[in-house]
Amino acid sequence: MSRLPSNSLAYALRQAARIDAAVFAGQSLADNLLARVEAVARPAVQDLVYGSLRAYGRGDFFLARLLERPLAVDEVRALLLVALYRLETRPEAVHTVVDQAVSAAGEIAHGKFRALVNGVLRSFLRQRTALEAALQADPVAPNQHPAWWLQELQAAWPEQWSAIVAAGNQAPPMALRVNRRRCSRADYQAQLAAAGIAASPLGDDGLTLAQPVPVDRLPGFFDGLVSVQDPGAQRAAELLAPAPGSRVLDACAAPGGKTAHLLERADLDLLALDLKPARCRRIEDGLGRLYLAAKVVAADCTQLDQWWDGLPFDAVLADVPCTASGVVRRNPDAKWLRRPEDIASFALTQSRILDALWQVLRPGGKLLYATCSVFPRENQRQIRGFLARQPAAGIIHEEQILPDAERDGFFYCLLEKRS
Ligand SMILES: C[S@@+](CC[C@H](N)C(=O)[O-])C[C@H]1O[C@@H](n2cnc3c(N)ncnc32)[C@H](O)[C@@H]1O
Repeated sequence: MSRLPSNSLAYALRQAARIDAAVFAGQSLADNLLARVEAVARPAVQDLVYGSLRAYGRGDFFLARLLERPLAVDEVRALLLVALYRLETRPEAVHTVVDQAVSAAGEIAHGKFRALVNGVLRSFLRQRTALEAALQADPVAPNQHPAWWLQELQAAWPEQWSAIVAAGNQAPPMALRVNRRRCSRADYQAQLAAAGIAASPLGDDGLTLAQPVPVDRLPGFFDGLVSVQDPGAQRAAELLAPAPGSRVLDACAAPGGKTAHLLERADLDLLALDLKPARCRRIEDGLGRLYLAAKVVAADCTQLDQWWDGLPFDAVLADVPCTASGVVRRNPDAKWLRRPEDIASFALTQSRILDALWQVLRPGGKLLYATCSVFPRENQRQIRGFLARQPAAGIIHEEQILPDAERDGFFYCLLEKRS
């Protein structure tokens, strides 16, 4: 329990430090670490957490020069990272930020680090110009990604890597998918305009907002008119496009964004699988909000005997687990938690999933392989390996979306099973 007022900057800094420290101890932001934050402070804490994790490479560089020795308490280090992020991005009222950070430090380790927090942040303000110049001269720190990650990007995308990194360091755009069963996109855009929310169309069903807004400000959100989904993710349903009445498998479905989009576009006999029961409940909740229906089963899609009735599918979506290297701006913890060997480990899992799902596809059927990664070992090279193992597989369409101002990074390969 914090004794700081929940509407104070000190409270937001304190909570953000707690969450960043949990991430550095190995927890994922997907574990709902914001749940314990008072509702009034959640937007501010979210901004501090996501911003400081996106900018961790900068903060780490500054602390290496500002601290005489490593800090014994992780939450104090996290508090300094969060406060540095705030000082760099909102340079007004810097002394208030320092004072509030010192108040936050009063709640950590019996307040023993208040003087240190005060001293480090004031040193930063005094040396800021020199520190920022040194950072710009560093080969890694200004990119705000781990060195091994940058090497992967540079090898794969020698022309585009710095644009990929720049996109990953931005706050993401907020995009919507209009539920075409309940509302046309033009009508929904008009409803947004009436609510003072500017948006522009993208893809078949998408609208990108000029500014992010909380979902409870979106007209008809709780009545299923619209969902939050990146336009890059919306490509899955556009590409697989199963015909009405098809028997469709969404094999790695949770939380269900692509399942719902497939069902919004056509009446389907759809089976949605996911490994984790708790995540399956999120699929069901989403479908309920959107007035859609599918059979949802918690199962490992590679264990066919657990869930397959032996009837082949007309279309399969394999939205496989991956490094998420195309969506680092939405999951800024991932780039610091991942290790280089994770790429090979994901690639192995992905190849097992592909091989298993190929067996449940009917001859002439289509399988869409999807990742939100930009690493070729999970994408183009994965598919080359698969084609070598499965001579009956042919590519109908392949696309790599690199993250930019409009879309997150995704890879899609639409495969056909030749009869
Ligand atoms: C990229 S996410 C899917 C996102 C989802 N398609 C959407 O659009 O909302 C990958 C999902 O695969 C699930 N998963 C991982 N291994 C699996 C397996 N062997 N069988 C079924 N699901 C699996 C994970 O639990 C995770 O929810």
